Amino acid sequence: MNILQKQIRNFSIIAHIDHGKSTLSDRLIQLTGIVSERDMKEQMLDTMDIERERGITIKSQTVSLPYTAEDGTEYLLNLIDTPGHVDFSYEVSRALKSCEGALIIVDATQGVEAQTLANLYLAMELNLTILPVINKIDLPSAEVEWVKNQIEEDLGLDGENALQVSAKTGQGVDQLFPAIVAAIPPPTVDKDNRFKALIFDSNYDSFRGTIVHFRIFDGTIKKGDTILFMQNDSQYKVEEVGLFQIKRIPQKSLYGGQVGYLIAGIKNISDVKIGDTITMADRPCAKPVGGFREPTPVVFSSMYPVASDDYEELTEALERLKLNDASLIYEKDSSAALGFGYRCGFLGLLHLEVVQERLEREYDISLILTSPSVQYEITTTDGQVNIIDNPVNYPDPAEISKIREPFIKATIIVPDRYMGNVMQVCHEFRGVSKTYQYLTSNRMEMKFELPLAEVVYEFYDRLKSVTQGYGSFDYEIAGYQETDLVKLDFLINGERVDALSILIHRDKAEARARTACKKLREEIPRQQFKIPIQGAIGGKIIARETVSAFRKDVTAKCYGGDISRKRKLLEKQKKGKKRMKMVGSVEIPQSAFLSVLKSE
Ligand SMILES: Nc1nc2c(ncn2[C@@H]2O[C@H](COP(=O)(O)OP(=O)(O)OP(=O)(O)O)[C@@H](O)[C@H]2O)c(=O)[nH]1
Repeated sequence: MNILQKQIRNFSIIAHIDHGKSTLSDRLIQLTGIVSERDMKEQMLDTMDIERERGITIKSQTVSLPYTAEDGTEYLLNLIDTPGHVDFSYEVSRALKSCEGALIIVDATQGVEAQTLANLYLAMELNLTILPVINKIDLPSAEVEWVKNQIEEDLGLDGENALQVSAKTGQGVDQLFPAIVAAIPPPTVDKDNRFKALIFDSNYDSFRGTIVHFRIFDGTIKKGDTILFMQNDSQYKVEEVGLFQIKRIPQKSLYGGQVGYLIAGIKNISDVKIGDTITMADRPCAKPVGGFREPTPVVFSSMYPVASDDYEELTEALERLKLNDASLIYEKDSSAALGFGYRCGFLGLLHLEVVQERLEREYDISLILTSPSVQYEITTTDGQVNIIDNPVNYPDPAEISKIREPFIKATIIVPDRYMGNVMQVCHEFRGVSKTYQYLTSNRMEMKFELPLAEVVYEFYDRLKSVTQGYGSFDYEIAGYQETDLVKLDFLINGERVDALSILIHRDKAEARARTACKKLREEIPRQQFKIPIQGAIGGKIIARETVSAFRKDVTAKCYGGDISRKRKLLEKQKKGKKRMKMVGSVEIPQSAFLSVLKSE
């Protein structure tokens, strides 16, 4: 297909989580017929297990959709799918930078939510043409007029002419292609004629190495070219370029305005940075596309294999995972209680959970995680400033002169009847109310400043529950503020278990210590002696529980000489032990470590 630049449209679909982006993308792909019905199902099966189970998009997928208009003109519509969760908003902005337009999806039963607005602002900053689409009109509870109104008032877009679709039944979806072609402008290219492309994503293929996904802003690229990654100055020879049509479709060359992939024998995904600019080594462009930023982890936690002999496997699994997830960072760590492990940095709690689940599921390693922490800025009495995210590195309190913690600016959108509840929850999580305003007669936008550590720790779940799921939330990092931090330790049978220590605000320490001790008591099985469990700040015990003594002899039942039965029982017990950690003289199950991560 010989497609001219004016026959190309590059667009994204943006929406609040669960408003139906992925379903709509699938429907659009299906309409073009680039995959057969059978492959369509297979493709769905191919996507990451966790994405399907949780119904969220983690990695963005790009696809070039061929479309023939009524007048016979052929178009190539490049759809760049974006993740919907706040943890992954950096990927959204990179994807948007590769587009001229965006469909903004609003669920007809939920209306405009916090991330609808946040994503809209991102798209507006980049001057994209925005087409509002009302989805889920098949549902009996759909309130199309109400949503039209919100699109006008909250988003400042044309609500009256918003397209109305059901991504589920397919109703109205066929209007989208003509609307995209008519409203979204074709890509413009710089007229420098020097190759310039923006990397908006990458993935790893075990046969071909890293696959770079990019949008070309100027020039052409073909097999054999030597490209230069501007950020880290590395050069590679191009082996293949092409388009995505679920499968990779190799092309002779790609040119300005197009979205596609390249393969260049790149062995490590971390050489390829999302947001970096690619140019030609012999004729580099003058300036990068711009706006490059390294994704910065905000939550840190240590991971230890439950069975110490799984350490090698964990190392290998992390290396492999990193190939597909460049935002994951990790370094060696060790704990007196748990042995060798890794300290990892994540974009947010959801990212942490996804990594943990993938390690356990895809690599079959059971893990113990330490309580997630943010980075604190600690000034010691000798004037040194240290950034600390691991309780192990917390200095002697006598040497601390000042501690600051990261804050966020949160935007919460709720029906006004929940305003009181939201205020209360924010207060509970040490938040300060900044402003609030009515968006419509009964929906409010509330702004707060909250400590990031609190948001990491269950804030979102609480917000959802007190607003019965109607509250939506978005945030940005907003600098450091002074705080009163303490290190809370746990002692089991008199021995401090370093992997259980947490950094916490003084006002919250006692309550947290009590719940954690209680949970540990429930999770630690009785042993032949009494086990005290204590929570302590410095030398001061602030909570205490006891596991009473009990003698467990699994083979006691097997009187007589049935040796095989005895052996079976012992085997079973051994398996159970694989999930236990010996700390001093006490056996602690994996579940005990995990139970203290949450307060309820
Ligand atoms: N009834 C109905 N359900 C829909 C429609 N579109 C999507 N859904 C359902 O809404 C849920 C969320 O849809 P997704 O497509 O996964 O939403 P998403 O916006 O892609 O979510 P993320 O990828 O997590 O951002 C799924 O259970 C879909 O089956 C629709 O038009 N009608």
